[in-house]
This record gives sequence, C-alpha cells and structure tokens, in this order.
Amino acid sequence: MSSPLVVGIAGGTASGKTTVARKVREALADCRVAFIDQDSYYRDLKDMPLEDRRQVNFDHPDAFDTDLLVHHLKQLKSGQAIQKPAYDFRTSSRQANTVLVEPGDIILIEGILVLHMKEVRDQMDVKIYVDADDDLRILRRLTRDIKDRGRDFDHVVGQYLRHVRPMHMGFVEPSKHFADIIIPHGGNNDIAIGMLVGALRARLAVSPSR
Ligand SMILES: Nc1ncnc2c1ncn2[C@@H]1O[C@H](COP(=O)(O)OP(=O)(O)O)[C@@H](O)[C@H]1O
Ligand SMILES: Nc1ccn([C@@H]2O[C@H](COP(=O)(O)O)[C@@H](O)[C@H]2O)c(=O)n1
Repeated sequence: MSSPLVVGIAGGTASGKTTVARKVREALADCRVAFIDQDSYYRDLKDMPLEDRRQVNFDHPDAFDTDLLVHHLKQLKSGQAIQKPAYDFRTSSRQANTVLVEPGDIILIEGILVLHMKEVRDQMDVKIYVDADDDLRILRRLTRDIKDRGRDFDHVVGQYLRHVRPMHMGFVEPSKHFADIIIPHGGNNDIAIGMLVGALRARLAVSPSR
C-alpha cells in the first residue's frame, strides 16, 4: 500500500490558505482527506500572564510545537489517527479538548510556516503557496481578528508592525520559493483551485491502492 499524498498549503496571514484548503476538501468530498492546520500547534501559553501573552511573537517558527506537528504528520502518513490540539486565539492557549483526525488518502497541512520548516516541508509531496496582496491581507486580518479573535484595532496594528510584517518578510514570503504551485488571488481563484484538485485526482489515480 502506498502512503498518503501530503499536500502543504502555505502563505501569509489572511491570504486565503484556509479557504483554499476548504475548497479542496469540498471538491474531494468523495476521497478520504485528513486535514491539519499549523495554527492548532501553537505552544500553549496558559502558564504565562495574559498581558504577557499579548506581546509574544506568534509569527516566529519558535512559537510552534513543531515536534508534535511532525509527529502527528508521520502518524497520519503511517495510517494512524491523531488527536489534534485545539487552539484558542482569544487566550493564546490550548483548549481542554482535542480533535480526532482520521488518516486519509490525502493529508492537507495548512499554515503560515509549513513551507519554511524543513522538517515539515520534507514530508510533502505537493507544495502550494497562496498569494494575496498585502493590503487585502491586512484588511482581512483586521476584520477577522477584531470579530473572531478578541482583538482591538490598536493591538492588531501594533502586532502587525512589530511581528507579523517582519516575520512575513523574513520567513513566510521567502518560503514561496519552495512551492510547486503559487495560487494568486487567494481563496477566490477557483480556476487554480480546480486545476489543483484535478492534479491531485490524477496523482491518486496512478496509485489506486492509496
Ligand atoms: N476573497 C476574499 N474576500 C473577502 N474576504 C476573504 C476572502 N478570502 C478570505 N477572506 C476572509 O479573510 C479571512 C482570512 O481568510 P482565510 O482563508 O482564513 O485565510 P488564512 O487561512 O490564510 O488566514 C477570513 O475571515 C475570510 O473570511
Ligand atoms: N495567539 C495567537 C496565535 C497566532 N496569532 C496570529 O495568527 C496568524 C496565523 O494564523 P492565520 O490564520 O492568519 O494564518 C499569525 O500571523 C499570528 O500572528 C495570533 O495573533 N495570536
């Protein structure tokens, strides 16, 4: 039996990675797709005072528990289910519950730094980078973080200038060079997403035992 096809989806914050991953999953509803998001593997900061958590650089590779992420990826590749951590952006800590992820014929892994991290990248068969203009990304992030992640305007702007933008330029954007496919216009690009889905189906068809 051949191992699952691992598809990495990277890109800047609010570029549309989650949207692309969701559309790929929907288009492959007849296949077994396992999905993991790098955001779920942020380190648990529950022992740090809440005010200090707000100052952490969440865009640096060290913010993630990458050992656990790679361990889970390898478990899924070997056909074992995992219990994925659940992350709470409002408190920057892990929730008490975990989420069962069953193994699949395709493993989708999505996150800002999944192409930057060699140990994660080396597990991938197909590498995608989702691109979107910076002005659109910051506007979407501002809206999302205030609406869904419990932040206020000043915090989003301060964090963006202090951490998000420099780490994007230092780690995320350069990781585009590892991509096999760059999807412009983020999650809106149904033509590119359709082509990706077609290519994944073709890869599965040549290995029917997946
Ligand atoms: N094409 C789009 N137009 C408007 N809003 C969008 C678009 N794509 C994504 N969004 C919104 O932007 C935010 C980030 O999108 P998401 O797909 O979660 O990006 P990422 O996973 O890269 O952070 C979400 O709130 C989403 O609803
Ligand atoms: N406690 C946290 C953890 C992460 N972030 C930000 O999330 C961004 C990555 O998630 P996307 O869905 O936007 O890809 C990243 O840029 C971190 O700054 C946070 O604000 N708080």
